[in-house]
Amino acid sequence: MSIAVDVRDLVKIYPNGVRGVDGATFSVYDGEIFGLIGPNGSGKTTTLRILATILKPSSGYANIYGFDVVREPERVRRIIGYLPEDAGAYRDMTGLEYITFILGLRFRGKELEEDVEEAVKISRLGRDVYRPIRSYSKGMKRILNLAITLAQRPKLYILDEPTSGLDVEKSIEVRNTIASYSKSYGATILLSSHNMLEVEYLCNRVAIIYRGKIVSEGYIDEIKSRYSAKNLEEAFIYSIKESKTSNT
Ligand SMILES: Nc1ncnc2c1ncn2[C@@H]1O[C@H](COP(=O)(O)OP(=O)(O)OP(=O)(O)O)[C@@H](O)[C@H]1O
Repeated sequence: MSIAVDVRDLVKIYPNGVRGVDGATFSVYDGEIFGLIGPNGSGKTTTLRILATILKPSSGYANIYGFDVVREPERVRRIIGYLPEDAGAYRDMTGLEYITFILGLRFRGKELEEDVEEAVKISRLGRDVYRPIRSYSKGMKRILNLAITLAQRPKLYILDEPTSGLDVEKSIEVRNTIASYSKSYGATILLSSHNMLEVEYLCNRVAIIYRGKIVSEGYIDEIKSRYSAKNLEEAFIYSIKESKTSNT
């Protein structure tokens, strides 16, 4: 299996001295849906921001389809679609204007038209795409940003908590959309989540990150049997406990 994302000994020390990531190592294979899971403050967003070339690591190495995120950020940006945890949107634009504006930064002509149409379809906003974003709910804005990210059809999607702030029905819709994108286009997806049910449903492999380090990585069934756990949530708790004990 070829490797899409290769992260080795990645460290990020913020200016205040906090170690956002502290030696993380994991790989994502081409075509898979990979979940990065961990408690609050464990380093998920920091890792994804480094991969999205928004943050520079302090040391270590990360590469996406052979391109180094520090030395070749332009090449990396061309092959990824990134959904930030806290993606905002211009309040005074309509949903459609915003979709066209963001996709227009990357595409032109016929390709842009097709991608805008695709994003509108994914967003399922219907006639609401003609309304200003200031009138959208949090969930509508989240889905708008996700639709724009998905419509770009990059080689790798980096989705930071794609269903955060969404109700159950919308979360299911988003999960199904992500799953069908992965299936139809063979896209590689790296996502972070707190929702173990979601991760079990969507991902084939996961890495559990705790205090900036990967404490477990593998196929979900493998991780469950490693901890004799009934489900991923239980395996997650056991792996964190084990890591706490081995560090004391
Ligand atoms: N800009 C920053 N400056 C200083 N410290 C930061 C900054 N961003 C994050 N951190 C710290 O780095 C650590 C990892 O944070 P990060 O946001 O990557 O975790 P996370 O796993 O995504 O958390 P959550 O699940 O709560 O979103 C935390 O201790 C956090 O306080």
